[in-house]
Amino acid sequence: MTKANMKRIGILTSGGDAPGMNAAIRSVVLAAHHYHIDVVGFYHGYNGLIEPEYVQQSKVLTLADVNGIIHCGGTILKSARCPKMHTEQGLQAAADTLAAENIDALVVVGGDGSFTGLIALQAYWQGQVIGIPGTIDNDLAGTDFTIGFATAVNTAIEAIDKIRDTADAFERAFIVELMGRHSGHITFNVGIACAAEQVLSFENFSPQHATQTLVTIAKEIKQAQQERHSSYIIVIAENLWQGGATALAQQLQQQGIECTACVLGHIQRGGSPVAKDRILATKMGVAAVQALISSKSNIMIAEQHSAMCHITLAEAIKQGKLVSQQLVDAQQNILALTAQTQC
Ligand SMILES: Nc1ncnc2c1ncn2[C@@H]1O[C@H](COP(=O)(O)OP(=O)(O)O)[C@@H](O)[C@H]1O
Ligand SMILES: O=P(O)(O)OC[C@H]1O[C@](O)(COP(=O)(O)O)[C@@H](O)[C@@H]1O
Repeated sequence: MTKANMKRIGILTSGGDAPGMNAAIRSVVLAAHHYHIDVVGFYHGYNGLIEPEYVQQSKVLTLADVNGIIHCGGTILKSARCPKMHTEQGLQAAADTLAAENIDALVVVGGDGSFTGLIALQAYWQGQVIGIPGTIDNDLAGTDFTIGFATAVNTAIEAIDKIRDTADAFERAFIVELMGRHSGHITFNVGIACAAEQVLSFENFSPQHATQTLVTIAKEIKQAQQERHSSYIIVIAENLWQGGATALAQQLQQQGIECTACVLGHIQRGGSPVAKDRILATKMGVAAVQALISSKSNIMIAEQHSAMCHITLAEAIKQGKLVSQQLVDAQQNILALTAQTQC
């Protein structure tokens, strides 16, 4: 497909919403408008291609539709998980909608699940497909950052800075549970930025060491409270400790430690995107339209060392991107209170 014969792009947002998705939609619409291409917005993730009541809502997005949205969290197209995409009938229905709407190319802003869906869709539909990485988890390979990660980290930092104030006042231990599904990017980066005394994540903890970890942490907290009269903050990744932050807090309380659990949860997904996410999303939206015009398909738009590039969808989802070993080592061996007290 070239600029001359590309007429209509479809766009949807899928999976967990991420701050900056609106900036990406806006950018795709503005870039497409520049090249005289229509953009049809589909609502509620892949449901917008499958469920008749949502298919009906689809519409050509005008410049007015994307005016004044760059600073808004969430997504004007709504997002959703769509179990029907896992079925042949669902994929065929999605393909039929795209054909009926005369869509030449589909842009999906989402995470690894959404891109797995995009790969599957290609067996049923011949149009071009492009992914824009939008997930707070930052777990897509081949791109330095995903849209939404920077904002989620900042949101968590602001919350934990406030927790630190009250923790200091009471010389109390807090366990703060952070999102990331099965990846530790948010937990590690937030832990370092908040000077957490302990970071517990997939990269540095395995459940078989839970008992030993509990003993070490309990000892450290007692020391922090009795000898230094200080607070103690543990950031912990969700889905890591059996029973989560609440169970860990209870286990520490059973050892006589005053300890409070706080699950930050979906607060991390909301809010106005920070500058970094707005700019990343805008660059990626323009790059997606330009890639489509140059006949690219089956790729994710990525950023590496501040430059836009293309990664195959298969590569992007092949192996979740790992947290930098440098960051993990620094936290474990130098910054964590355990490492400090060993000196
Ligand atoms: N294996 C798959 N085949 C087809 N579609 C999929 C597949 N995995 C995920 N999807 C689609 O992508 C949607 C979003 O995936 P999910 O993993 O929930 O979020 P994310 O894209 O943020 O990782 C799913 O609800 C489903 O519609
Ligand atoms: O809002 P839900 O459906 O409970 O999903 C929660 C999950 O979504 C996320 O916020 C974002 O994950 P995805 O971008 O992969 O959808 C995860 O960090 C979290 O585990």
